[in-house]
Amino acid sequence: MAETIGSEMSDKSAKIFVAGHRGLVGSAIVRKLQQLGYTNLLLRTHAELDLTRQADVESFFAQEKPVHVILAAAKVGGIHANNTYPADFIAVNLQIQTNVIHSAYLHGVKKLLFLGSSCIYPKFAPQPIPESALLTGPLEPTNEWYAIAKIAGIKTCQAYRIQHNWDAISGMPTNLYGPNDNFHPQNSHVLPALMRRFHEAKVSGAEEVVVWGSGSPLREFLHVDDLADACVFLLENYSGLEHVNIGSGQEVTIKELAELVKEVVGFEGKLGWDSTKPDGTPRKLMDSSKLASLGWTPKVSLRDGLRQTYEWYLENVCADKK
Ligand SMILES: NC(=O)C1=CN([C@@H]2O[C@H](COP(=O)(O)OP(=O)(O)OC[C@H]3O[C@@H](n4cnc5c(N)ncnc54)[C@H](OP(=O)(O)O)[C@@H]3O)[C@@H](O)[C@H]2O)C=CC1
Ligand SMILES: C[C@H]1O[C@H](OP(=O)(O)OP(=O)(O)OC[C@H]2O[C@@H](n3cnc4c(=O)[nH]c(N)nc43)[C@H](O)[C@@H]2O)[C@@H](O)[C@@H](O)C1=O
Repeated sequence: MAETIGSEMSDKSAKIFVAGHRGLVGSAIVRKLQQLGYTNLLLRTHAELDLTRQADVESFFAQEKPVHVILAAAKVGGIHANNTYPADFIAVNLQIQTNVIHSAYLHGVKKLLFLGSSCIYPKFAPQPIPESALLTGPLEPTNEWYAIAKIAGIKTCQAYRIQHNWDAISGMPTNLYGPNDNFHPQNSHVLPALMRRFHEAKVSGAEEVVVWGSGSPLREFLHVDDLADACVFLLENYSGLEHVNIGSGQEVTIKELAELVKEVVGFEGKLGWDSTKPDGTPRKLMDSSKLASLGWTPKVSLRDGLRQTYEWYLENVCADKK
């Protein structure tokens, strides 16, 4: 099968199933597809269709027969959630992806995009991390269960491509943020967690905000609107066996991130550090040159993306509205 495909997504009325459409990623993909004029989006909430239930997924595909599938439904969380609920992170993700990929194949879906994560790579992978670093060393222990499920997802897509000549591709996003993120105080990722903590400290007049770990780990952040754009770009332009990294190239330490979020939120107190919390991977900058060579680049800077996300947070999450 060719490495690029061109017009697969040219029919704007083709039925596209966006699994996980109310989440951070799925909602951004829906916005992007709507902006581009796609008119036939197939959407189901978790309550309407539990993707861990194989028989329900099978009947759904038999009845609806989507043409394309974007798999953005998953059990997702930050370092604490991954470390605390390993059974959920491995089992739910294996179930969702196996059910959706198999039913999509059986019921004639033309193309499927699976989403993994930068945590699939070894803890001490070369930096920036090329796609070829997959399965070359031990994983980061705090998220190895989730990572194993995501690696299995990549391999499932590859296996169906090899055995059935079926067009399943995989994108590996770096750490994401933006509207509809999860702002849970413990289970979320660092960026929404800090935004909420700084905001609540500003409102309550607290003197200090405590940040987890040492502040030294490096993370690369990508705004979810850029990710959504990259997903549609890949569906339109890529049809290869290997997964594709999706990063921004914008890397900051957690300390720098905390200072930036503090400034955007307007908290004027001090930063404290909780060294009992894990740092996780020391660094995971993706090498996104493969995606760049196909012709895609990100647009949103971290500072602009943080400002936009904080505005969204004030309007949509806060009862106090500043
Ligand atoms: N957020 C990030 O920083 C990153 C995310 N990714 C990947 O992007 C994808 C989407 O993540 P993200 O948008 O952040 O996650 P969210 O938690 O924001 O959204 C996940 C979505 O999946 C749905 N879902 C979960 N379980 C089920 C189920 N059993 N049946 C049906 N729907 C279900 C959720 O519905 P409900 O809320 O109702 O349960 C929700 O709509 C994942 O594959 C993730 O690995 C990759 C790298 C970084
Ligand atoms: C996307 C990615 O997300 C996870 O990996 P992670 O990058 O380690 O994610 P994180 O955002 O939770 O933490 C990043 C860093 O930030 C520090 N940190 C400080 N203060 C808070 C804080 O308040 N909350 C959180 N969550 N982290 C904090 C934290 O200690 C760590 O050093 C996995 O789910 C993984 O599977 C995955 O794919």
